[in-house]
Amino acid sequence: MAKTSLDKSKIKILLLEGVHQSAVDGFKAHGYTNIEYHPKSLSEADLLEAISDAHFVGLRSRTQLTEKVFAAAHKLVAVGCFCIGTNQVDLDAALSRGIPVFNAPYSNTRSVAELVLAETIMLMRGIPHKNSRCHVGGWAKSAKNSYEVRGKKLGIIGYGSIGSQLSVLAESLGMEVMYYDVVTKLAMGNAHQVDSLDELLSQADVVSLHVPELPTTKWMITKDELSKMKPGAHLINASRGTVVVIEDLAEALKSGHLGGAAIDVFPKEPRGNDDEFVTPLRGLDNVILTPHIGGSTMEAQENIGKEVSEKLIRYSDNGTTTFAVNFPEVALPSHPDKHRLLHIHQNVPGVMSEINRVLSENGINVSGQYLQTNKAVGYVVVDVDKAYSHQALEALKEVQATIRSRVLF
Ligand SMILES: NC(=O)c1ccc[n+]([C@@H]2O[C@H](COP(=O)([O-])OP(=O)(O)OC[C@H]3O[C@@H](n4cnc5c(N)ncnc54)[C@H](O)[C@@H]3O)[C@@H](O)[C@H]2O)c1
Ligand SMILES: O=C(O)CC[C@@H](O)C(=O)O
Repeated sequence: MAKTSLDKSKIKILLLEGVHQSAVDGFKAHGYTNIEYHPKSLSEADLLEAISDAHFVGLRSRTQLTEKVFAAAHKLVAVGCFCIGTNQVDLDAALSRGIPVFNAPYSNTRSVAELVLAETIMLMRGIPHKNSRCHVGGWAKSAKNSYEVRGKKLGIIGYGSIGSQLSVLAESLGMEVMYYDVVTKLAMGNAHQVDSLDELLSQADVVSLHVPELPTTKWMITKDELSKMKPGAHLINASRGTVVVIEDLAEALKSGHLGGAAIDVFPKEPRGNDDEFVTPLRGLDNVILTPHIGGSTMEAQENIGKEVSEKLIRYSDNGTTTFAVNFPEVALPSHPDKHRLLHIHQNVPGVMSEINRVLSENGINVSGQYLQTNKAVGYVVVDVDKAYSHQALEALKEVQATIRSRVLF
């Protein structure tokens, strides 16, 4: 079992929002026993306290890791987002403190695509309304506004991992797929990219959003965009709640301009299952409301638990940062019989020559050196013979522009 500079029982792992047990099992299997587990997200005050002595934190989409939270996280070494989205984390605040952030970019892709496909069929058949009538003793047996999806147009906004997988599934049902993306993307099957959002909105029978939360996607669907959709068309949002102005959507549904909607993500979501969910869409019987569960399947959550815990453990045990979303990526071999010095510094000229000067002046024999930088930060890893002085480590910490350093024994 790999050794770290700190006794593993002293390394605190803070896991929030009920991340899957597979993550807990993964940490324990690697000797990390100090795990604080919370089934839901914490209030800011509780988060500030819990994170103040945590070395690793694992969260899902609800917990906001802001500059203020990072400032309180004095011991934090790395962050694991047990999901795809990383918009809930201030990635620059993490980077400036030398904290890599990891996620699971693909593990729940299929789950979201399947849900959206099912919702597409449900909406096109008017099932939300028919279902709600049956529940109150009604009987809405009618073919009015009920259509097969075969031959209908699906418009996908954001043709990344989820959008492109949805495209393949929808085509297998005979749908015509068009997509809009800010990047030119290779079409799957017979799908075709359109040049503008308006083109997609004006043609699609069902519009589905699959963009990340970015400054450029925030509130991208307002009453203007909704008014450009075909009368009777449907909107699906399983991306982020801030992409759609929910009040405008409620209006478009109430006015009858839109036929229906399926919404999984909301500008404000409850912290946990016991808290009240408030939205202007409540009570509209042409809307499918789901509690941000696009990626919540047993398969996806178990895989995410394994994937993200493995990334955090690898970074803790070995220093590898591959697939970090904000950090220079370094893939490292194992380091038997060597000590490994990890040095994170601001990316300014002269740091590497300073580090090498300190190593050389202290007679440290280097057996391997690995370096990557990004716009703000440099990450250098040096494998050395075990015999070296404590002063050498102190001298390394004194190198100008050092953010942090640690040793793996
Ligand atoms: N509901 C859920 O449970 C759930 C689960 C997983 C992911 N998500 C959300 O779905 C998002 C998409 O996931 P993904 O894995 O497909 O991401 P991705 O990064 O693979 O794809 C996103 C695509 O959006 C495109 N894009 C960015 N800005 C755009 C814009 N302004 N207009 C059009 N296209 C734009 C990108 O070029 C990219 O092709 C995630 O960021 C996450 O927020 C939600
Ligand atoms: O599990 C979650 O809370 C978020 C899931 C999803 O939105 C993601 O970004 O992967």
